[in-house]
Amino acid sequence: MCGAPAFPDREGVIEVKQLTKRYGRARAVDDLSFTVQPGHVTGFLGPNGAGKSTTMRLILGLDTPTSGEALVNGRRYATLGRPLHEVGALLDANALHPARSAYNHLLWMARSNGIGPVRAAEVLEQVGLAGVARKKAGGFSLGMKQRLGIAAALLGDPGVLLFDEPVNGLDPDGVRWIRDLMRSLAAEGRTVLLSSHLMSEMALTADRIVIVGRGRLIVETSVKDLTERYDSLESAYLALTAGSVEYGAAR
Ligand SMILES: Nc1ncnc2c1ncn2[C@@H]1O[C@H](COP(=O)(O)OP(=O)(O)OP(=O)(O)O)[C@@H](O)[C@H]1O
Repeated sequence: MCGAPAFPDREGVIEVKQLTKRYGRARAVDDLSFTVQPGHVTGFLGPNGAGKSTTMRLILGLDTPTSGEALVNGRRYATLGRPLHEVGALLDANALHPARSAYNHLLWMARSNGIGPVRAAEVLEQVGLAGVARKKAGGFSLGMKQRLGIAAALLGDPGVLLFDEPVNGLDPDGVRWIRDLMRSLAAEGRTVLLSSHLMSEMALTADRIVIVGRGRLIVETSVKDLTERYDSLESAYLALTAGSVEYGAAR
């Protein structure tokens, strides 16, 4: 986390404002508004196809909104001066060059963002991949690729972090590691937006929750609020999304 913030009162804040993304006639994201604050792990929940990944892509400037806007630190991603230092993200663990080693993958990212090689080694150590730093990333298991993606997200020491289903493919040790990492990043004052379908894990990791369905906001609240009103986060989620499941199996 470095540099003088352009909007000090919005530092670390993700603002999604009346965001809509249409693909043809389908609305992947539909007039969606919510705010993610620093110092918390915010769980981003919703059924398959609810628009979570699309929203994250829009926040990261990887896609253009049909209308509305998504801001980080008060600015659109495309206008951030040193993006990797402000926002880190893991969206797709397979988005890497298979023939490149883990270290070279990070080095390539670091170089293009003015980050030194020592930092690449540091984040590999942090995610537990130092021992396989010189191995080709294409041969990594899904869990190892997730760890490499997390290392890439941490590379610029950003204050805002987005993780799309980082727990997928991780063994129980890795799942606990992710939980501790997310919580410690938030405890350092960073903003953590985390999507996952694992409700029991989310209940242990997040303290804020945003639930979406069919591209629209269902609820934006604390985990405490939901677990006081329902038996568990899972019960809350199932009750609140009951009318928004598009791809449920017949029962
Ligand atoms: N590039 C695209 N072109 C067309 N439709 C798309 C595109 N990207 C996403 N969609 C559609 O937008 C909707 C939202 O998809 P998205 O991947 O954002 O949902 P999600 O909540 O992340 O789902 P999951 O939990 O299954 O990962 C889906 O109906 C999807 O098919």
